[in-house]
Amino acid sequence: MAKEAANGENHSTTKPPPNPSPLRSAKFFQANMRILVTGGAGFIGSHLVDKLMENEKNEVIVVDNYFTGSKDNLRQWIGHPRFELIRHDVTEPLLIEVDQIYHLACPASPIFYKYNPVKTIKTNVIGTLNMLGLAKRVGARILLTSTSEVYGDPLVHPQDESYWGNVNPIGVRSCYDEGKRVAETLMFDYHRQHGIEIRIARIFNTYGPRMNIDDGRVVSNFIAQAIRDEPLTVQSPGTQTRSFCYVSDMVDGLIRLMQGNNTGPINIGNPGIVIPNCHRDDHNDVNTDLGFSHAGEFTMVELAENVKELINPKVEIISVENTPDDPRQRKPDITKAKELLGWEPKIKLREGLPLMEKDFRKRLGIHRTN
Ligand SMILES: NC(=O)c1ccc[n+]([C@@H]2O[C@H](COP(=O)([O-])OP(=O)(O)OC[C@H]3O[C@@H](n4cnc5c(N)ncnc54)[C@H](O)[C@@H]3O)[C@@H](O)[C@H]2O)c1
Ligand SMILES: O=C(O)[C@H]1O[C@H](OP(=O)(O)OP(=O)(O)OC[C@H]2O[C@@H](n3ccc(=O)[nH]c3=O)[C@H](O)[C@@H]2O)[C@H](O)[C@@H](O)[C@@H]1O
Repeated sequence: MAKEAANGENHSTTKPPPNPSPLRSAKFFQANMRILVTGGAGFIGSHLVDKLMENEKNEVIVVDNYFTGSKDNLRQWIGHPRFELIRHDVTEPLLIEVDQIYHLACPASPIFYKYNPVKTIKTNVIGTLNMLGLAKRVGARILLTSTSEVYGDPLVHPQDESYWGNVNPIGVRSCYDEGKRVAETLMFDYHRQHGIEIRIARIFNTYGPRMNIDDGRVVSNFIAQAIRDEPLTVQSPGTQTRSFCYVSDMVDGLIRLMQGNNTGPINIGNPGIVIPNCHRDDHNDVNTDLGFSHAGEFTMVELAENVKELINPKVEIISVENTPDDPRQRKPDITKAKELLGWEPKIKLREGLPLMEKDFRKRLGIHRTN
């Protein structure tokens, strides 16, 4: 019971929610839902903006400091009457009028979040505090993009939302992992204390077009390396696993979560099709011959082999040193997302990789020759 409450299943508020902005029911506004997307110039944020802009009732405001994002990701919307772009750092307060807040601002690739760890934790803690303050002032609903990294190097597999995680509080990844854990705590404290309408998504590894080419995350690294005829760098031991979600599925899940009635936290990720007797309970016993037919959880060696097969059969796969505290296994249990949001991913890795290859080739100016 105590554990349930702490996981947000059984939340009670001490205050009624603040009145939502009158814009939500305004009759004479061309757009009657004003939506803020922090980090909207980044990878997931810009795809989310594309989807939100499809609805003519939405007015979208992006706030970004361009640390890892780019105006280029939003170029089709710049100048649009329902779109506004603000250069702003979320560690500073923001005073605007909005009805919904998708709070994504935070560097997400380990290379970038470890680059300035103090800034990363400030972004997660002070940035989230500022966005909650904004939500409280204007009565907006706020969604936080948390992460599967709150489970750390998980001892439970696959991970469901009731698992409290196994996180190193003082390691080089802690600025991000612990930062997101505090961000989740702040969300629930504002919810309980001030009645703020909150939503928490725990996102699992997401990939797709518009990732930074030199982002440093594994799918973008392998695709860029394969296109450039460079060896695919598998960080040792190569048996560590991840489950990869295509970005359009992710955006669909985030919007459903925002629009639904459940606070979360809810895992959003792609565990693949569950095949009986295909568990990876013991990460030392990984079968690298399972190919694409298994349950959607890939070792990094398998991922490299599949990128090689699909994009550049001549490329070499090499083993390189890993970084500390790399989680050894990761796969979402998405039962809650299925039941509460009616959501499940549609795009398999084999379908998503070529879509990303196409985007990377265009940006790199390297055409396929075979
Ligand atoms: N992509 C994934 O696999 C994944 C997995 C789990 C969680 N997430 C979360 O989703 C969100 C988006 O991730 P992404 O993959 O699109 O990363 P991204 O790096 O492409 O986007 C992050 C955006 O936030 C902006 N930003 C960073 N710090 C900021 C600050 N202080 N003020 C204002 N803007 C700031 C960046 O410039 C960038 O545009 C992040 O919160 C991340 O933690 C992503
Ligand atoms: O989904 C999540 O919750 C988190 O996933 C990622 O963190 P991580 O899984 O470490 O992502 P990558 O940097 O892409 O690494 C995945 C695996 O690939 C390996 N890797 C990475 C890069 C590379 O060139 N080669 C390689 O083998 C890493 O060692 C790791 O085991 C994201 O970077 C986080 O933003 C996100 O919150």
